[in-house]
Amino acid sequence: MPLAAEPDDTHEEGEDQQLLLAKKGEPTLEGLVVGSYCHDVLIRGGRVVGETLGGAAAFVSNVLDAASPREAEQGEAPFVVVSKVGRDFAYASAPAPARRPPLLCASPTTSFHAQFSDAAASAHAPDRELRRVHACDPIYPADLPDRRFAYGLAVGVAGEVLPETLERMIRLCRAVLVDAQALIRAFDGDGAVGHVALEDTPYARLLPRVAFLKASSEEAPYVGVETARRRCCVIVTDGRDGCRLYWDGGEARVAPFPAVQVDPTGAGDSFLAGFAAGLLWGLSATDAALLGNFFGAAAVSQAVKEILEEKIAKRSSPCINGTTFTFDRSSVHDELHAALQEAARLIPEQQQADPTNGNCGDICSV
Ligand SMILES: Nc1ncnc2c1ncn2[C@@H]1O[C@H](COP(=O)(O)OP(=O)(O)OP(=O)(O)O)[C@@H](O)[C@H]1O
Ligand SMILES: O[C@H]1[C@H](O)[C@@H](O)[C@H](O)[C@@H](O)[C@H]1O
Repeated sequence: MPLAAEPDDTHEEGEDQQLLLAKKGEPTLEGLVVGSYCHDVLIRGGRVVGETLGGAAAFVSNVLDAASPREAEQGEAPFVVVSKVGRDFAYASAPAPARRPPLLCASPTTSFHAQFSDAAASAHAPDRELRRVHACDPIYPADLPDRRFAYGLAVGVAGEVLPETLERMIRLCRAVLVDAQALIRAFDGDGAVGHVALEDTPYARLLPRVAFLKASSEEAPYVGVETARRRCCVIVTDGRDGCRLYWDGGEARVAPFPAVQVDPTGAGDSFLAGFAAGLLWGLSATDAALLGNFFGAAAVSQAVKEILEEKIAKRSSPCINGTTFTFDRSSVHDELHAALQEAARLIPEQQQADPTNGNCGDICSV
């Protein structure tokens, strides 16, 4: 596996034997996640259908907290998030930013409008058009804590992870995993998100010191898989088709888990975090990709959320801390129960109906 640090960099000799695996009795490995939280506005048919917390760092935090090893007594997985938002940030109390608060800036929070097409998305076509409407400050090398980390995740969404910041991550972390979207996104005058060839960016020279580079199938042509795989392991995610790993001398396909897609946002982020968590548990890269596929599928499903939105009218005031709870069946009980039962039934049914999922979550070397 390629190493993040060069031999004369910050790490001791022999430290690279098991990059992401804590030995018994040693403290849990600490991670560094770099990329900003943002505001996502979801638009369908010209109408705003949702506003949510976004930013790969938010999805990654949630998955790492759920899936990475932690010390017995500790409630949270050990990693820090370096993220920047403006004073307009609307989700400071959402779980991920509340646990790992962002740095506050004078510029507004990065914000995206995601325009979804009504046509059913094909496996390879982009299922949404993204426009960046605000950009927060970049993350500078000096914003990173001045200590060593076992692993780093560079997960920018709007060009905020500068080349010099990635270089600093590489110096601080034993292994760095990078989302290509942090490196190759370009924005036209209107904020529309496009891509540039990775080879033409200042990030290209850093690839030999990156462990894993993850790209979506849409980003893969800009990454140049054949060149990049000679420098680091490249993982190309392909939505409902799972993912492929390419390294110098081999490749493998890891089949997906079945999912009923509700919203594709965050699938790639959740995949990368699941993959990193797999490596932390000591899994092989292909088995870690299996865990990545699992979290990617879970991210797109959101079946339960959709049911709640559809079946239950939102209360005007939430009743959680100290306010009234009732223990009666609500008026929507029967409908809600039936909908949840149906969702639970859908998973194995879809697995049978879709022969391409027959080997769901399995690995084939190619
Ligand atoms: N419809 C789906 N069914 C099953 N698994 C899926 C589906 N969509 C995504 N996944 C899982 O999530 C992973 C990442 O998805 P995808 O390739 O769409 O990422 P992405 O385009 O980077 O997503 P985004 O930019 O929306 O976060 C896939 O490799 C797959 O494992
Ligand atoms: O919240 C989302 C998400 O983090 C995606 O990974 C990214 O592609 C989008 O730009 C962002 O708005």
